[in-house]
Amino acid sequence: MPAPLHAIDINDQQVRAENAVAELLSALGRDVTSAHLVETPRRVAASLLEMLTPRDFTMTTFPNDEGYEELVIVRDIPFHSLCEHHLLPFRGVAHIGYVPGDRIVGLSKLARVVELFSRDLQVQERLTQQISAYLTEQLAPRGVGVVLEAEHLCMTMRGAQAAGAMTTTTSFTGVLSKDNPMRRQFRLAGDLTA
Ligand SMILES: Nc1nc2c(ncn2[C@@H]2O[C@H](COP(=O)(O)OP(=O)(O)OP(=O)(O)O)[C@@H](O)[C@H]2O)c(=O)[nH]1
Ligand SMILES: [Zn+2]
Repeated sequence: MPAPLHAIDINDQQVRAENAVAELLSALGRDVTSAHLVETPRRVAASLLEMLTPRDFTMTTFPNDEGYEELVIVRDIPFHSLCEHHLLPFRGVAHIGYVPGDRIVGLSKLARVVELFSRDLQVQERLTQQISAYLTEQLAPRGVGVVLEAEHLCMTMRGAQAAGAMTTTTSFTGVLSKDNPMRRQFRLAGDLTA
């Protein structure tokens, strides 16, 4: 029986990435046949593929039978991603809030949506907007708030070497997009300055 197409793709990507990592190490003057490095191309390729492949999930929602009209906030969702400029990690926490419409979402799905878009080559601004747009599309909520706080290793470990610098990005839509009481509630509950 032939292997599924997806399996062939992953295998092909792994092999090509391994070869490229071996070439990279060689270009950096390293001996890829040494006992310590001989398995490194395989490990690096597998790590990158793992970090760039989101896990599948079902976006479970429930009817908002009780007519809940207030904010739902999940804060301090840890995430990590890879910056598309340097292929170095940026990592931090996401705070997600929404005001339900006709459906409420399984809370864990908010963390899974963060992962869905963070396992990619990203910039923090796009990641923030993608999370916000996806929740808006999936839940048709009255409003969405997304705040991401992250350290970019490309900025703290190298280059500017701005140790401790944190970047905050936000997306507010619907009833959270204006400076109304719910927006203030989101900021207070999340202990946010954004
Ligand atoms: N807006 C935005 N910029 C990012 C993000 N991640 C990394 N960067 C920036 O992308 C920029 C790339 O700029 P370049 O000048 O081409 O890169 P570089 O020569 O390595 O610059 P330095 O990092 O300043 O040494 C840098 O300023 C990074 O800090 C992000 O998520 N959003
Ligand atoms: Zn970077």
